[in-house]
Amino acid sequence: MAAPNSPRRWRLPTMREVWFQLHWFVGITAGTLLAVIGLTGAILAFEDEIVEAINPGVFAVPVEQRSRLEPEQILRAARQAHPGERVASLTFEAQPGSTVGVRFAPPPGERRGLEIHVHPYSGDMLPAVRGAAFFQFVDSTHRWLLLPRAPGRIVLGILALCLVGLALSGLYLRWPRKKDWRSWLTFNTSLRGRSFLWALHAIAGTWALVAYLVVAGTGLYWSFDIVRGTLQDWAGTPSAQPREARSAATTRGEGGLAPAWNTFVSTAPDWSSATIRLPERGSGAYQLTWLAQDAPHDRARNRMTLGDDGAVRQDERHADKDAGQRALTTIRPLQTGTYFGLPGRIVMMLASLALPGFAITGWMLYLGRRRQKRALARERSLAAQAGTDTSGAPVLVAFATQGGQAERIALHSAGALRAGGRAVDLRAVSALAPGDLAGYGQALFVASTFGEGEAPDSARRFSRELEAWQSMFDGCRFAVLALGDRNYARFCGYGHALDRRLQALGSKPLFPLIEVDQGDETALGRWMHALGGLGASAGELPPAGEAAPLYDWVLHSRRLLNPGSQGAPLYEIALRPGLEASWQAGDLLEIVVPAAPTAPRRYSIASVQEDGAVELLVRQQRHEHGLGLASGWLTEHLAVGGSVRARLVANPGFHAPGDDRPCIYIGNGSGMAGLRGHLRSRAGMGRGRNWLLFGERQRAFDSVCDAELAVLRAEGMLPELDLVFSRDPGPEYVQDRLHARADVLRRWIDDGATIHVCGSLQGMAGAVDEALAAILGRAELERLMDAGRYRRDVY
Ligand SMILES: Cc1cc2nc3c(=O)[nH]c(=O)nc-3n(C[C@H](O)[C@H](O)[C@H](O)COP(=O)(O)O)c2cc1C
Repeated sequence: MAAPNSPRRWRLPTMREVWFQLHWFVGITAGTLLAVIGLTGAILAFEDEIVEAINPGVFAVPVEQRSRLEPEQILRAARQAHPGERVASLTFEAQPGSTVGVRFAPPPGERRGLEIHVHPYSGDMLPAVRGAAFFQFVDSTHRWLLLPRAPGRIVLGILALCLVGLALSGLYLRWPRKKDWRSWLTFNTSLRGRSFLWALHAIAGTWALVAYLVVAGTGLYWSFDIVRGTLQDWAGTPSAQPREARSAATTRGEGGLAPAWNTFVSTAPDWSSATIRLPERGSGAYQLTWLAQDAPHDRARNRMTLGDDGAVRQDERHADKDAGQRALTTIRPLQTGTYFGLPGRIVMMLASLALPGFAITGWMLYLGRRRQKRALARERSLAAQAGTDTSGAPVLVAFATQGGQAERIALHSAGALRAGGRAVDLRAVSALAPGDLAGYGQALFVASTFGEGEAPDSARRFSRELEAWQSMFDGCRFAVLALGDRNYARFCGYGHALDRRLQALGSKPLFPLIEVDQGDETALGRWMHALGGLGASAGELPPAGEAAPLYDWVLHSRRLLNPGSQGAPLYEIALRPGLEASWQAGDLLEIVVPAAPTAPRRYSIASVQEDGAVELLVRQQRHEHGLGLASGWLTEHLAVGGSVRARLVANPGFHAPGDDRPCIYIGNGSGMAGLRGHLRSRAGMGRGRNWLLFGERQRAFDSVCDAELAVLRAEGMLPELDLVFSRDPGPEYVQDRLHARADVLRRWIDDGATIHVCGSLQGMAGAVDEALAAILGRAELERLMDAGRYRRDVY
């Protein structure tokens, strides 16, 4: 008897695995705080515009004919309105109509004094700025996470380092081996589930990378004295002089303000905004900080010191500073994006806003992985317990996985082989060396594809070694189950590469490679069937992919579609999702019937996302004891407005081809649901080459979607329509009509058509399959199925 699980060989983690662990660990810890910083940063990006918009008349007033008040008149007005407080500074804008900002000295123990605005023509005090406290709060959160300043700065510095780490490790992890820059940088909107989240996370991250390096790099300057000191030394900036102690309120005269201001205006006629700091008790100098109209950025400040006689004591211009000092002044504008004007600010805002997005997608990916790992651990231990008598030389079952799906399928494949009495060695390819293969007569590989058609990270080393391997494996026969997603340019790329390499090394396939598109159950069924030929007993495969969460839907409406029919009543049931829901034509809704010890029921979705509701066509079942549990509840007992627990189930095997190739839709009865979803979706995209072949009982009572089909025909979206009825005179079934229209069918297939069949397995689907095989040839039908051009959703 072989051990259920061969011991895994211990190995050193690869660089990628180490970086991956670091990336997610820093991501779910520091990333959560970075999300807060990003969100607050995005709010602050347009603070000025927002504050001005919610405070009309505070920052600008209508321009008047008379001249604006002189600075000392403004000062007098401010002092009259706030007697006993010392005015610290006045801020003027050159633009007519701008109000004057007056800042008072801070009360003892506080950092900032009150700021008010004064009407430039009348000297009236303007209303207090609304929203100021909110932005103050957002600003303190953004800059020091509401911590005291000194530790806050350090924490922010560490977070900036984490951001650099996340950005660079993310880049390393997705660095492509095959450089297809276009697909590397563009988002493929047809992806779903984990691949969708992954692409969103990775591609947005790549785009935002430069912005994050700039923000984090500049952030380090503010956070760490050592960085700032080093840069300032390099730039030759004199270290800041300690400010004079601020004194308490005083109301000394301001005889010097007018001469100082006049000198300033005549010395710097090109000023655009200027803040004048009033001298404190004892010192008689006015400090002016001002921006020129053609300033390269908002920190290109000039300084002027004026005596109260109006004499210029010092005139320091930005343009006269040396290059290093000028460079230091760009740090802040680079960080906020203002250096590049409005486009720069928008980019920075989007990059900030993306940070919470990364945290959310990162957490979702992490939780998904954890769920998958737990499920795997359960399945591993179940497999280990299932001791079965096995004999003979073991088969190797090897898996190459990124997210765990390949391992689950490998586990089940191994289980089925063991149940059939075969000895199995189950191995991750990461714990396998090419030389090991020589020891097996049969090797099965379950291989998923990652990145852009590449090997999963854990399989890279093995695939490199296999490329370099020289000896032949002619004694070992193999098979590959290739997992992938057709929405990627290189579908099942790694599975195919492995298949080619093994053949090149002389190994013969046991059976041809089987491709699995997003866990397509039909393909997985073919794999299990093929394993039967190797002695496996029929095994159940794990449910493909991750299940979407169950949540509450509301029964929005219910409509009987076939009054008077001889058949059971058929209802159209519309359910509105409680949360945002997304599905594609061909997908299913799985409904949990309350208080019923039955498995959930799956229904084909008859509507498209744009309809805002999932519509189902539900046939009311009646048994001798009454109504069917699920159908009776949905069609009768559940009140409109009532709630339904359900989840969307992706059904990739029944999706549309994704381009405007022609489509043939064949079905009967409630199978109209899956077909109608497709027809609506195709019409919505303007893809008009559709043919519907549909069977029911009587034209008079069972023409369930007549009106909608008539509209589609009138719009040119349904050039071929065959409705057949089995209980009308001259009864006819869909398979009969297929035979009658065999020529048209062949023509459509020659044009590249895909066939979709939806409806009852008994009777219809089997008969349609036979009709198709008779018309096209069984081999051709198999070929169509392999190429994804014969898709079925039958029950
Ligand atoms: C980031 C990412 C990249 C992928 N790239 C490809 C690809 O290039 N080609 C492909 O056929 N499938 C691709 N897939 C789909 C996976 O191969 C597929 O979902 C598979 O079932 C995952 O199996 P695993 O959980 O064992 O890794 C990709 C999936 C993800 C998440």
